[in-house]
Amino acid sequence: MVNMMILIPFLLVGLFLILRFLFKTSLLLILLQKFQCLEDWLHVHQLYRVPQFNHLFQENELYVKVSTYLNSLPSLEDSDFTNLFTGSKSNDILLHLDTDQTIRDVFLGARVSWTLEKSENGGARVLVLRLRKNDKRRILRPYLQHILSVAGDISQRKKEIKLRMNVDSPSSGENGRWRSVPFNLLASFDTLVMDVDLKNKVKADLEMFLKSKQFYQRLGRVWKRSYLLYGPSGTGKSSFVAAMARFLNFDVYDIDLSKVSDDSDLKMLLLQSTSKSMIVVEDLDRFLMEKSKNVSLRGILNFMDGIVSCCGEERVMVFTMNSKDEVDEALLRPGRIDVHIQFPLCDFPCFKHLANNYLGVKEHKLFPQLEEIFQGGASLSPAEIGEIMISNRSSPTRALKSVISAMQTNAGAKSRRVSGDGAEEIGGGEQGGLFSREHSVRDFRKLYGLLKMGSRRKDEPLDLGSADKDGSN
Ligand SMILES: Nc1ncnc2c1ncn2[C@@H]1O[C@H](COP(=O)(O)OP(=O)(O)OP(=O)(O)O)[C@@H](O)[C@H]1O
Ligand SMILES: [Mg+2]
Repeated sequence: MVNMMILIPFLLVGLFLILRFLFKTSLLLILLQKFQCLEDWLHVHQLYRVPQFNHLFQENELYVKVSTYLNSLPSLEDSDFTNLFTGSKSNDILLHLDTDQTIRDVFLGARVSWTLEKSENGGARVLVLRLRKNDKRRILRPYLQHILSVAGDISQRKKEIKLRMNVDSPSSGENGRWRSVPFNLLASFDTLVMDVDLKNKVKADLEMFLKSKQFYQRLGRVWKRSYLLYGPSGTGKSSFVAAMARFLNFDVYDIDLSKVSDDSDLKMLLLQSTSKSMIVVEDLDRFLMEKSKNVSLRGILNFMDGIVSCCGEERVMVFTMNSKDEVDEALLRPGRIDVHIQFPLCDFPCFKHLANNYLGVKEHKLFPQLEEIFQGGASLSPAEIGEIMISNRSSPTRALKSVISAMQTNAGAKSRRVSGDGAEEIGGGEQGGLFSREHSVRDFRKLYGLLKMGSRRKDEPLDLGSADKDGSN
């Protein structure tokens, strides 16, 4: 008994030292690797080679995609050695598989390995996939599909967003063709001053849309989603389009309807657009009100539906309007527009947010006076307030005084809002910008529909910010 009492502490210390030794060294890892080698040795393997070039010395796209996939694997980061490169952005560090390096991957429980080899005839490389013969039937095809899909997502994230515009140059015969320029997107959801809940709901809606390929396929529906952004001028609709494009990393096809020669030209433009893109038509209400126009309402309706017949792949359509009151109901019907988002004029919380962003002012002695003016119903657009603040940014007090006088001289604003401003719609005569409590509560109730989108009838449009005139929502 006494011997045992002496022995136990020794055993515990011994055990502790052994464990410490094992964890401090790589002995366990080495043993595991040896065991895996032994296990591999007991199986028959099959090799698949993915050469960098085909027999015509054209680059093999599969090679590029597999490389992209392998270079993104966490096992590359954990491997004994690898190459490091800078990326296109100065602070990007990229990992690249080295020649003769092998990395492992696991797919559906099967272990596979990839080795980058130099081909016999010189500089070209070959990626060699090694997998167990037993697993081949089960995993080879889905594994390659998985690689293509992951590589596609990675390239999509890395790509530079393009803005494409239809040009009107009949003399050069280019009418109906897209001209493309890099889209240096400055606006993002972070820079836009609007209700945080609303922003999050839109982001969630877009994310859900991106993940819903199978859902749309199962329903036999085209994978597209249409948004209507409406509200007075300068409330951030175009900035929101840019923020959406940046969030989705989609190219933007900005259609200028005045440069479209006729209905079939409009259809043609759509046919020439690519998948993973946003089709944007700005100021649609204004265009529809024009007396002489080349494109008819029917042409526009067909264009909105045309996506159904022409383009099966993911597309987001965005239409902007100052007001949807005068617009033909057919245009807004469920299925043509899925989500309605209202952009109201600035209310006091929105103003405070802008003052903080533009002037770095969180509190100010003029704020109570400004709050009173906002409560009195006067309002300006975020663009108007932003401009005043930018031109007076050296003196916050002057900037705030300028906002006050602009709002006071804008006493007619109320009537202006009644005719076209959604804020009036929301507040039932009271100020009701994106930040107002009443608006928030109503918005939240409407947005709640988004959370339950799965259970919504597919054809029901979603109104993310519009007024609820009869209050029945
Ligand atoms: N909600 C906002 N948050 C931050 N800045 C805004 C907001 N709304 C507008 N702005 C500023 O005002 C400028 C004009 O906005 P934008 O062009 O997006 O408005 P719009 O609603 O498209 O106007 P219009 O109907 O005249 O085309 C933007 O460059 C942006 O800096
Ligand atoms: Mg605009």
